[in-house]
Amino acid sequence: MDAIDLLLNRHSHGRLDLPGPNNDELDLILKAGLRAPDHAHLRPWRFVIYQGNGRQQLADLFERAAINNPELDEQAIAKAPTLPFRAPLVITVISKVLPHPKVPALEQHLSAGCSVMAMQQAALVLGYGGIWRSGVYATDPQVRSAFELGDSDEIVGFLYIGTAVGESRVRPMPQLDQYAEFIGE
Ligand SMILES: Cc1cc2nc3c(=O)[nH]c(=O)nc-3n(C[C@H](O)[C@H](O)[C@H](O)COP(=O)(O)O)c2cc1C
Repeated sequence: MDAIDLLLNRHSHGRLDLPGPNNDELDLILKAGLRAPDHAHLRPWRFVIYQGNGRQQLADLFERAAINNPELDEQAIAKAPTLPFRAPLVITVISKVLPHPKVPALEQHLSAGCSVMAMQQAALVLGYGGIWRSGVYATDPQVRSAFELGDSDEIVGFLYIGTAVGESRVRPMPQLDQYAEFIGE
């Protein structure tokens, strides 16, 4: 796939199934994540990879979090442990913020966010689909505590990857002049 084609046609797949990436492909995907731009080389990234039966750990964590969340009803509690099984591979991407005089936490979260998109794009090139999700569990105190997050750390997302089911849909390109201002020639 041509690089510009990839950038202009990046898209997500919500419905994902087996097979997921093999070990060599997963290695490439994760290395693409490690190419995220990173101010002062802090490497503020942490990837926690759940695949196969490992997804049960994330399912159990989501379920415990749901049970302890007074805002969630029975339906949400029942759904919680099914979420990680929506794809053969789920990468939890965390921004692990390091104190730095020139690199505020925001920049470190952005760097981790870039790694998510890089990994999604690598998955696309390898023939897989992916979707970046957050949801209530990304900010849930119990989930944060299970990942031993510090006060400034964030779960920037859960990247689901697998074989796309159904047709892929690339959203229409937004109108450029609504988002871009051109100064000078
Ligand atoms: C930080 C972040 C969190 C997101 N969380 C969710 C989510 O929890 N559920 C969801 O369906 N889409 C979520 N999305 C949006 C999808 O990843 C996707 O971008 C969107 O469905 C548009 O589709 P497209 O990527 O094909 O343009 C999130 C996107 C970002 C950047």
